[in-house]
Amino acid sequence: MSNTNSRGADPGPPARSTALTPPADATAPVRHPEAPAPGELLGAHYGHCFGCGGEQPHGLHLAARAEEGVRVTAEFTVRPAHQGAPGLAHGGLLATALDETLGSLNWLLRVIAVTGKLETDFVRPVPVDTVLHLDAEVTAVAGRKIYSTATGRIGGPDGPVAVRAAALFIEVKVDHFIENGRPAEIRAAMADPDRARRARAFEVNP
Ligand SMILES: CCCCCCCC/C=C\CCCCCCCC(=O)SCCNC(=O)CCNC(=O)[C@H](O)C(C)(C)COP(=O)(O)OP(=O)(O)OC[C@H]1O[C@@H](n2cnc3c(N)ncnc32)[C@H](O)[C@@H]1OP(=O)(O)O
Repeated sequence: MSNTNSRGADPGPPARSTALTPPADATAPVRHPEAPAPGELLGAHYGHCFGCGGEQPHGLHLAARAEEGVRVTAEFTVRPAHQGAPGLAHGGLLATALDETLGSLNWLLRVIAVTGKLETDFVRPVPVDTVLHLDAEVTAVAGRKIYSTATGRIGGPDGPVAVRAAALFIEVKVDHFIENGRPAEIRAAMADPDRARRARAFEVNP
């Protein structure tokens, strides 16, 4: 099959939204001096998080690991509950795994940030029981904007790319969650001394 579109023209490289291209004044990301050491698991940012929470029975239970620089890796096993088409992972679920892995990068910067934009390329179908090897890194920072990319490979950490993503995370204050979250969950989170201390540590010790 030739690499041409319906008009016969070469479609060129895959498109990426211009919002995901760092501006000219963007700088290289700086790993926080107290970031977890390479090889260390980052731990869940919230027990009930669908992506990483240990107390979330429906969740993906992703455990991201710090690498050198501002980079993390994680493995995600596709379960029967994650199907879209028969025997294949749902694309939105794979996007969630990418989002969570990309989000965990902010622990290495010691910045609280939320996803502003997430672009996903689905390159190969991912069958149930496959281990998706995720690898994400921050590529640039511009003010509150954090630019990052990720890949998910199958068949091993050096296997073929099945999914890839580019993202823009936006730095926020902890107030973002306090002002926008549901009071019951906020109160429960605040009552957990570990979680509240951890969240506050980001603000007083940036
Ligand atoms: C004690 C209590 C315990 C709390 C514990 C907390 C600790 C938790 C730790 C860590 C949690 C991390 C959780 C990760 C979970 C996985 C990741 C997710 O799924 S996150 C959920 C999905 N995302 C959202 O819900 C965002 C919803 N959107 C918003 O809230 C706003 O739109 C927000 C904050 C993203 C931006 O709003 P603005 O008013 O603050 O800022 P503006 O001025 O609009 O944007 C700033 C810059 O960013 C650009 N920007 C913003 N959104 C953009 C977009 N979608 N595309 C392109 N550019 C965008 C703008 O153009 C602007 O750029 P220019 O400075 O002018 O150059």
